[in-house]
Amino acid sequence: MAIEALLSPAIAGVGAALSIILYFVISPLLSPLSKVPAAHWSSGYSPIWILWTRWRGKELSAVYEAHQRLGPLVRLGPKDLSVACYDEGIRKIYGGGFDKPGYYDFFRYYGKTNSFSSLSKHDHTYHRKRLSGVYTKSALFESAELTIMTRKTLYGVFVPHLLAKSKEPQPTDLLELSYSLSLDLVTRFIFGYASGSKFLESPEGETREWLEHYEKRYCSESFWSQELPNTTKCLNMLGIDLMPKGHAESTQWLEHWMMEMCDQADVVLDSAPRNPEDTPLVYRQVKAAQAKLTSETSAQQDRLAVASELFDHMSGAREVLGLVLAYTIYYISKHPHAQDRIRAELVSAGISMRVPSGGEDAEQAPMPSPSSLDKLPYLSAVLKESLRMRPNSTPLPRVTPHDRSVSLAGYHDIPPATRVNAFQWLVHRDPSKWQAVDEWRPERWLDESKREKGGNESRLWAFGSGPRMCIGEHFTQYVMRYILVVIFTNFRSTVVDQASFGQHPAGSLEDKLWARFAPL
Ligand code: HEM
Repeated sequence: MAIEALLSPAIAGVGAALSIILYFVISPLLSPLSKVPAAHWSSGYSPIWILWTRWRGKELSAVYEAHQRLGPLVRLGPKDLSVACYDEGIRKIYGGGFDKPGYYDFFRYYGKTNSFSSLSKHDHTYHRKRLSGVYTKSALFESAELTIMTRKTLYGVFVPHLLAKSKEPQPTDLLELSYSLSLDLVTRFIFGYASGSKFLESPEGETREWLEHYEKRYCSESFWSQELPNTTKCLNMLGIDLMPKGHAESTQWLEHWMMEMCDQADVVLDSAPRNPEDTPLVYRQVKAAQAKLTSETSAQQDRLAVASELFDHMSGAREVLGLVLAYTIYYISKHPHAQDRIRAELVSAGISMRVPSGGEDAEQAPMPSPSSLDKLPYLSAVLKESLRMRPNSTPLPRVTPHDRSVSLAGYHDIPPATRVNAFQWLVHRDPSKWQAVDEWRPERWLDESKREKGGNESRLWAFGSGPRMCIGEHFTQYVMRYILVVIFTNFRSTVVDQASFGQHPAGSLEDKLWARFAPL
């Protein structure tokens, strides 16, 4: 009896230990995900390896290497997959039906959700509805207000700015130039010419200050709230903040800066008559749509919801448009034959954006129609190739539907609520689908029939796809074409220090992307 009494706790202990072993060791082997090749030996058992890799900012290179070794679907953590194929992966994941995880809460502003940070399909439809029509290609091409804003910004401010830069002994920092121009154009379209930002005209220190706040807002410690949102929220409730000191201040600073533009746009809307280019086209639309959708809530809540949506568009100007534009100018500057070819194409199409020498009467220079720029094959190829080389490098995670299992890249029964992600950066650089992946070759887009080995697999996916596809795609195409044409019909540019960046994703203030501009 005494022995039995002694043994029974021991037996219970062994039983408990076995259950734990069975749960942690055997159950991952029984999961349908066990068939998916693991990027790391521990990926099936624990998320620690991928969290550690993300924390160190090494996810892109680790996942790239894993796909090269293991194929188009790899397991990063127990319920965490990476996909690198289009038809059997990206098309299904991003085509609708896969919601977003808590990762995107980080992109709420003023405490409010916007289209980008809305998680469920239902919530997304509600937020995106407010933008209906304002960014479509036809709305942009027909907008007289946008034509005037673009003309005034490019001829009245940008060309004189570049002329001044061309006379300075030091080269031009392309990132700062591009961020300033992109922010000015996007905020002017949103809030009107008079109420938008004026970075190109302001002293350099002001732009730098803004960019530094931006970098602090999107600092690397955002890892915590993106990757471990629930843990981070619990710690916050206990008064523990994992973000660095400047993060909250910079968020507030930027939100305040943005709200001032909303207030300024309200003043313009309330006062008539006005210059057509001062019309806050996007702000007016989103504000009116918000008021219709939520007549129950307070005006202050509506105001914050509108500002949150527009903050995200402004962020698109810095985060993606600004970055891609800087690299596009850099690539063209590095390839003199590309500059000559752009000029030759413009001459043969009878298009000119030539400013009288010396820059006087710049605003009287000819303004081609957006549709004429849209039809230029070589310029289009330059844009596509730059977007291929320099798309966003951040993850765009989704979760598999909660009510059913799915098949991806030939693997079946992928369980509900599994995180799945595809990196644009990787699919655009997959050597099995693209030739000379690290070389900037616009020519590859000129004859799409014999373009690449991969067919649909080697399509451009820079703006995403499906119902959450980028709302700013046509605006980006519109302004980038005008910017490139105005630069390369008036200047010749050369790069400074060819080795200043590699093939890694970049764009921080420390990166050196410099060029010299000389008037033609
Ligand atoms: C080179 C320029 C740009 C690129 C490559 C780009 C890329 C993208 C991508 C890939 C997405 C999809 C994200 C996802 O699936 O979760 C996206 C969403 C979005 N982009 Fe852009 N973007 C660019 C410029 C812009 C600009 C200039 C704006 C604002 C005017 C903008 C506004 C948005 C918005 C609002 C969303 C969220 C759409 C939604 O979830 O419904 N983007 N962008």
